[in-house]
Amino acid sequence: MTLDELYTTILARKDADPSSSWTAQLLAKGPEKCAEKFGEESVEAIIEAVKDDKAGLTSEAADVLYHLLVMLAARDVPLSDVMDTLAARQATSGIAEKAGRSRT
Ligand SMILES: N=c1c2ncn([C@@H]3O[C@H](COP(=O)(O)OP(=O)(O)OP(=O)(O)O)[C@@H](O)[C@H]3O)c2ncn1[C@@H]1O[C@H](COP(=O)(O)O)[C@@H](O)[C@H]1O
Repeated sequence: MTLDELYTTILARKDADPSSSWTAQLLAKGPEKCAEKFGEESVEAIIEAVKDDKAGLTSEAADVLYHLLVMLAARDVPLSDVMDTLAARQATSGIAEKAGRSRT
C-alpha cells in the first residue's frame, strides 16, 4: 500500500457514517482533534526512538503517518501538495549539491 492509496481511503471516510469507521469517527470530531491525535502519536514515536525500540518505533511511525494523513484530510490539504513541496526542496538541494561540487 502507498501513502497515496491510504490518503484516498481516508478522504473517502470524510463522507462516511462515523459509526462505520474509526477514521470517519476521528474526522467527525474535527480538525483540532485530528491535530491533537497526530501530536500524541508523534510523542509516542519520539519515546520509542529515544528508547531505541525499533519494533516500537516502526509501529508508532505507522501511527504517525496515518494520523498525519488524517490531519491533512481534515484541513483539505492534498497529499500531492506536500509531495510537490518535497520535490521542490529536492530540486533546490540538487542545485546546492552541484554548486558544492563545482567549488571543489
Ligand atoms: N492505518 C490505519 C490506522 N493506524 C492507526 N489507526 C487507528 O488509530 C487509533 C489510534 O489509537 P490509539 O492508540 O490512540 O487508541 P485510541 O483508541 O484512539 O485511544 P484514545 O485516544 O481513545 O485514548 C487506533 O484505533 C488505530 O486502529 C488506524 N486506523 C485506520 N487505518 C487505515 O485507515 C484506513 C481506513 O480505515 P477505517 O478507519 O477502518 O475506515 C484503512 O486503510 C486502515 O487500515
